[in-house]
Amino acid sequence: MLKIGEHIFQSRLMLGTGKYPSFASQKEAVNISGTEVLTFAVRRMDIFDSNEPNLLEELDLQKYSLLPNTAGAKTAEEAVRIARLAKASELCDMIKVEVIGCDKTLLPDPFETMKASVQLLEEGFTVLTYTSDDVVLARRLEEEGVHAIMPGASPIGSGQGIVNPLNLQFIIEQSNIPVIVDAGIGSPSDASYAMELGADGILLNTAVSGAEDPVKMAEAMKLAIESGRLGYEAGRIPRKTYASKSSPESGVIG
Ligand SMILES: CC(=O)[C@@H](O)[C@H](O)COP(=O)(O)O
Repeated sequence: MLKIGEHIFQSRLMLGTGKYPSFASQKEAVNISGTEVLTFAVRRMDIFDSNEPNLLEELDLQKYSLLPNTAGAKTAEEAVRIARLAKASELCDMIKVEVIGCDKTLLPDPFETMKASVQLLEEGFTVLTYTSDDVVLARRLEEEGVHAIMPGASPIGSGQGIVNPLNLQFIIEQSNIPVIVDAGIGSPSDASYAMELGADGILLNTAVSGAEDPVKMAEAMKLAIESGRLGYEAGRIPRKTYASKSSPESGVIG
């Protein structure tokens, strides 16, 4: 079970809705992934105009919690404006704060991200903040009261997987709020690894929408996240430098 603010989810996978080859594959991938949370860029949709193209039009939105995100914002002010727009449409009280500080890497601007998160908390949003894997920033965001931290595994859309597992581990260890690894996941093993490290969930988009078979990949991600979580809960064996025999040397019959 994953609890973010007042929201409770059984699935630990959050899925992006953009860049699918077709509405049909988007619908099927979303369905088979078992996700309960769909994120979308408010700026890419005219949520008030039913005549405009709607990325979510093929989905049964009653079945999902919507997580609007502030993608496209480069300042706190822009992010806050986008979030208010999402709230006015009464889609959900959750907001993924995403304030990009660099066009080439799409890495978040830590100062503007913090500013936007604080403002939106004051306005009563359930705030999930996309951040870099900076350990101190993650702690400061938690201290401010955000409801979940979303550290990137690697740059958005890069599919590079977890480039700094140690930072991720530090963030997970110190956090008392959910840690959702967001961005850069390329394969099921990346997702599983993040979950084995103790992440509470994964948000991903490109790895599924850009796969040769998005539907198969969505299912693979679902299974990988479940498997990684189980492995984490089971507790892995410690790493040793040298070998130790697998068979017991005493108390053996025969
Ligand atoms: C959809 C969304 O919110 C993305 O900005 C998110 O960060 C996912 O990144 P990937 O496409 O790398 O999975």
